[in-house]
Amino acid sequence: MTTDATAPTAENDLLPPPASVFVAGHRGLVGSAVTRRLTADGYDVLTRTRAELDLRDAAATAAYLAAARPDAVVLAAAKVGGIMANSTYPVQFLEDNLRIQLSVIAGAHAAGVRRLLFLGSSCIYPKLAEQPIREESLLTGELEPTNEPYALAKIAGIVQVQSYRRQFGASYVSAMPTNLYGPGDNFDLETSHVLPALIRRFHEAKEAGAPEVTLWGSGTPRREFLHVDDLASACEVLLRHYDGDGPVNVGCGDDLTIRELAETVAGVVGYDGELAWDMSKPDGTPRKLLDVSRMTALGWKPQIPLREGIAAVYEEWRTKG
Ligand SMILES: NC(=O)C1=CN([C@@H]2O[C@H](COP(=O)(O)OP(=O)(O)OC[C@H]3O[C@@H](n4cnc5c(N)ncnc54)[C@H](OP(=O)(O)O)[C@@H]3O)[C@@H](O)[C@H]2O)C=CC1
Ligand SMILES: C[C@H]1O[C@H](OP(=O)(O)OP(=O)(O)OC[C@H]2O[C@@H](n3cnc4c(=O)[nH]c(N)nc43)[C@H](O)[C@@H]2O)[C@@H](O)[C@@H](O)C1=O
Repeated sequence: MTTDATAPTAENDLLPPPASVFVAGHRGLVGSAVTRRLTADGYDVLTRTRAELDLRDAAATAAYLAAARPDAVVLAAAKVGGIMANSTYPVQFLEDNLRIQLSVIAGAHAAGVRRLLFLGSSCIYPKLAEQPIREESLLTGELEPTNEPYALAKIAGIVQVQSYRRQFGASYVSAMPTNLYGPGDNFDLETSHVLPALIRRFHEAKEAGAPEVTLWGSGTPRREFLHVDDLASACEVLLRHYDGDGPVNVGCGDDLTIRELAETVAGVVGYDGELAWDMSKPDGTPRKLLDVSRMTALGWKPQIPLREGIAAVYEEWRTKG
């Protein structure tokens, strides 16, 4: 069995297809990409909509998992949003995520689910962590205030996974993705992450012939962006070949400033007006570039260059809405 980040082989495959996998949050950005990937590779993917199963309901979640008895669970259901959503709804970001994690991880263990992959986020690391951020920097410093409730819920999820490993020998693991983007993202300007917001702002400004687009903060924070299809392939690698105690960072290994991102998105969209910066809006953490050596040691590497990925997402959103 693979106990740490070593290159995968057919012999150490912990979850070969056609195993059954419950993807919690299958309609979301990450869950839909994981569903596409696992289905394409021959897995039996099980899903439930939120209307069918509210994952905050521990009894209903336990009952579903006991009846379905999947071989594995990917926990991609969560209350998720950009910097403003995190700042505006701290109660939901803390409580929904704690409740979903408690329901799904405990319910999976009670149902005898063999493998589980919990998805956290790079915001779990200290605001001023040494860059690139290694998994070992968890809990070594203060968190970024704009998303502290969300980060604390995610840290609790990591510790919950580790506790099931230590107390019951469960083969459960955690992944910490960097900022993600891809098809089906949230383009609502109040709650979205920066990348879909920029696509929408520049597109609408171009359509309206607006001379200037105003963005949030100073433009100086640095962020790393990974296409969600690359994350989905990392999730499959982790399910099949990783059984270590620590979380695994998943990122592309490169970052850029928000201003540079804005220039890239404006180029893709074909907007050539001016940029203005609304300094009353928060910058958030100054930088969070992940050290991805644990993930790349498993033989994974990202495939989708940023500009190409943005162009595909823009085309998809423009044509399908
Ligand atoms: N997006 C990003 O940039 C990043 C995301 N991540 C992590 O990836 C995971 C998935 O995020 P992402 O796909 O972006 O988020 P989305 O908001 O796109 O998807 C979340 C999914 O969870 C479902 N969900 C939320 N609450 C409940 C509930 N109470 N019961 C049942 N289902 C529920 C939603 O259902 P419905 O469709 O009904 O709303 C939705 O399908 C999260 O754990 C997040 O922390 C990590 C780093 C970056
Ligand atoms: C994935 C990650 O996502 C969040 O952290 P974040 O990276 O700070 O979030 P963001 O994508 O919203 O912003 C990135 C940067 O971009 C700037 N910015 C400019 N203009 C717009 C704009 O129009 N919209 C948004 N949203 N941001 C803008 C913004 O001011 C900030 O400096 C957390 O929820 C956290 O919990 C988390 O895990």
